[in-house]
Amino acid sequence: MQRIEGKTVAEAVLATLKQEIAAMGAQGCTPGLAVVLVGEDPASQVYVGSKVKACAELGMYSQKWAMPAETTQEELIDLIKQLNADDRIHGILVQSPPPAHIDEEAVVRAIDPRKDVDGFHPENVAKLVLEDETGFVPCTPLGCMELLKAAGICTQGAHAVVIGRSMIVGKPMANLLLSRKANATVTIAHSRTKDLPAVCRTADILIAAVGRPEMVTADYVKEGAVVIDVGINRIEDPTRPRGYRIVGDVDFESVAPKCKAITPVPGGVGPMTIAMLMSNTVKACKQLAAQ
Ligand SMILES: NC(=O)C1=CN([C@@H]2O[C@H](COP(=O)(O)OP(=O)(O)OC[C@H]3O[C@@H](n4cnc5c(N)ncnc54)[C@H](OP(=O)(O)O)[C@@H]3O)[C@@H](O)[C@H]2O)C=CC1
Ligand SMILES: Nc1nc(=O)c2c([nH]1)NC[C@@H]1CN(c3ccc(C(=O)N[C@@H](CCC(=O)O)C(=O)O)cc3)C=[N+]21
Repeated sequence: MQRIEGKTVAEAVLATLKQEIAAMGAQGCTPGLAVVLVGEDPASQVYVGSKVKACAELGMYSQKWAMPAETTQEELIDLIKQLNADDRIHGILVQSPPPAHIDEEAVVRAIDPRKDVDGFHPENVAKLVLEDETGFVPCTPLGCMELLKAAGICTQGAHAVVIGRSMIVGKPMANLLLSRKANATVTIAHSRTKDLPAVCRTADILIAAVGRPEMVTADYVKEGAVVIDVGINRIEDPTRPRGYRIVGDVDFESVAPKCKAITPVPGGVGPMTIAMLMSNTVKACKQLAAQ
């Protein structure tokens, strides 16, 4: 069994980006990212903090906008318009999900698609499906593809099963695996899928993006399969100083012995998401500078 160390792969990606950013800075072009958080969700605050920290470590410019939970949709869209017009900002990320009174789709559509480093704008969704590489691909599935590559996993002709069909992970993941670069045969499973364990057992590559702690157990996994665990779930753990610990959607202990390769949580897909966000912001900066 090969443990795919996302943290190590992410560090290598960041080291390469850091050099590139220094060279861009010397030419008078420093990539800038704006991260917007509405409300006080503690997990979101942690993620937003790590995104801003990553920018600082790479020598990128960043802005952090922490808005109160009562922020109206109009106020949020006004901020986005301001960021769209700000030449120091090349990437705009609005932490998902926003509070219930805000229409996330309307907010995403307000972002200039050239600055949509999350890849959530319909124009970028279309470019992903069209395999137009000028678009932005959502960071988490992009990170999963990089992990497969770094681990030497061949996707060509493999059967990939993706559990989950969200716009942030499942659907873009399936599109990337299906692309003419990866050429996997793709099955997308979700909460209405009949006999999920049986479907998953047919997978050479199994991607779990469900949001249910340790749901994927050994009986979901074929001997020799590759398992990518996207899940980030907080579960209570009184033995930890913080009172909780993070687990994935995969029961690592029972599944790992059957796998050819598997990602851990934490230290797997999560750090790659941050690295891909930095990479997308550098790409946005270059593309905007060329215009
Ligand atoms: N590592 C990272 O960087 C990131 C991690 N995540 C994590 O990934 C996980 C998924 O996130 P996200 O896609 O946003 O979540 P969503 O809740 O948006 O989507 C979950 C998907 O799983 C499906 N599902 C739910 N329950 C079951 C079940 N019992 N059997 C089969 N399918 C099921 C849902 O089906 P249906 O469509 O039918 O409702 C849905 O398609 C979460 O743990 C999240 O925290 C998310 C983003 C980034
Ligand atoms: N617009 C938007 N874009 C996102 O990319 C986005 C979002 N909204 N909403 C929430 C999810 C979640 N997400 C994570 C990023 C990094 C880790 C991460 O770095 N995890 C570490 C540490 C986990 C911990 O200790 O908390 C790890 O897995 O090792 C996790 C989760 C990005 N998301």
